[in-house]
Amino acid sequence: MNIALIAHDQKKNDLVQFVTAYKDIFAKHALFATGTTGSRINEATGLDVTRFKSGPLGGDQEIGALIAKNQMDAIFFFRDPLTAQPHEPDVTALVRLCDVYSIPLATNMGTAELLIRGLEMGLLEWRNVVKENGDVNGEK
Ligand SMILES: O=C(CO)COP(=O)(O)O
Repeated sequence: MNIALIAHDQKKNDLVQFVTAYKDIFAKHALFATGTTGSRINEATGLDVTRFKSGPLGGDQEIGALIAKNQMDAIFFFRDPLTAQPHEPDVTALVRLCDVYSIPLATNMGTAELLIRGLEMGLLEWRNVVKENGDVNGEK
């Protein structure tokens, strides 16, 4: 599965801790991340992470584009609900695209626990069906 990892600055430690705790599961998947988040995860875990631009410079939109192309299977996006972000429209757009394409999105640690355990249990296998048959756009 293709998994995106994103965290706002105040949540980066939480996401690094989370990925470290579930490193063995994440290691079985292709990981993508916004710039700084990807560096932090790679440094802490040694996992290979394909990095896009930093969020404020367009990284959220790059990941959103992959969602629109049916190339993302799950998103872990630890948002900071207490700090205004200069690129709030991009954040909203990414969350919106997850809803448009029914892509599982965990925006906090509690949901992330469920999503990673569900992934390990095979509960996201339906994504392979969507990728074989095409999504609402016919994208495979
Ligand atoms: O801003 C972000 C998500 O909206 C994250 O970007 P960075 O991983 O580059 O800090």
